[in-house]
Amino acid sequence: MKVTVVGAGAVGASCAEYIAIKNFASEVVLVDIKEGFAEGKAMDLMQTATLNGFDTKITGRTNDYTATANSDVAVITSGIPRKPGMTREELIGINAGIVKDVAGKIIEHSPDVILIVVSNPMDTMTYLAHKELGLPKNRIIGMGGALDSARFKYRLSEALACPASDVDGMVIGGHSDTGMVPLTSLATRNSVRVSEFLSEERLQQVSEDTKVGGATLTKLLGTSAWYAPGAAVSSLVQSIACDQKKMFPCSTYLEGEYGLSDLCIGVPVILGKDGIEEIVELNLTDAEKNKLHESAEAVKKTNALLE
Ligand SMILES: NC(=O)c1ccc[n+]([C@@H]2O[C@H](COP(=O)([O-])OP(=O)(O)OC[C@H]3O[C@@H](n4cnc5c(N)ncnc54)[C@H](O)[C@@H]3O)[C@@H](O)[C@H]2O)c1
Ligand SMILES: O=C(O)C[C@H](O)C(=O)O
Repeated sequence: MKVTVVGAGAVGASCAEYIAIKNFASEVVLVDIKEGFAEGKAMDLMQTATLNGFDTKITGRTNDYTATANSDVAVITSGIPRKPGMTREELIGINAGIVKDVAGKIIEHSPDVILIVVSNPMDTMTYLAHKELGLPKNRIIGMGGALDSARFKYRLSEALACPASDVDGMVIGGHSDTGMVPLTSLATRNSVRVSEFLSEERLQQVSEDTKVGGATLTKLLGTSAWYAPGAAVSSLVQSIACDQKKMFPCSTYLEGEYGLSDLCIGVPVILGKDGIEEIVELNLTDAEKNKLHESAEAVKKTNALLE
């Protein structure tokens, strides 16, 4: 399994590190536009191989895609991150050009690749890749929901004062400060609905904290987060590489599912060797359905800015 990660910055390097530590890929190629940067990150990461016990070979290249040829999976993290006070949508002007350029170069060298888009605004960048590349929809995946769900479970475990591993839950919808839809009605603690333990008011607070999870970290860090994003991407890559058929909420092109079409937005999917092997349609409450549709409207407004 060969994986390309474009953008050797905070998220790209963290993603490469988690992929290597999980030890399922033979090769990771990091590419960045900044001279020597990917080479340096790759060398630094390779010097952790004996310490962390992995065999994955990590190499770095400056704006050279020949070494990425015949990748099975490619991850796009290239682009600018937001600063405190900004929304993800404000990044569209710069990141759309970068994502379009990079996606074309990846496909040129790896025509059969499965693409994971991370750069923000992620749902719109995934839609852009879909429109530009014309690949089958199972091969273009936007990463956002896996991260948002991890943050939701973290917030739930805080509220429940229990380990996060006891909690299950999912966030669907757009990957934005207002568009996420944490599915509190389906969240459980060891199979018991969390509403058995938490008041409606507390659950509302958990949802709000989840939705602004990225903004909260951006304010604390001065730039956006990278550990959980990198770990989330590595989990998607692993599910594809090892044909695990795990379910994650991912941004995918919808054609009528959930009553939505012609956009990419987060819904649960099964990830295996063919990428998105199935879109799972959940029985949502009317309130959740309405929130998903409102979120879709907002994503479509951002998509319209691509014109
Ligand atoms: N979808 C998500 O859940 C999620 C999570 C975290 C970050 N992000 C997004 O990921 C992106 C990267 O974030 P980061 O924190 O790693 O930023 P960063 O600035 O640390 O890294 C971005 C890297 O991209 C490189 N780059 C820029 N243009 C390029 C090009 N044309 N070709 C190759 N490389 C190029 C830069 O040199 C830089 O090293 C941002 O847009 C951020 O908003 C998304
Ligand atoms: O918050 C951001 O801008 C980065 C990313 O989308 C995140 O959720 O961490």
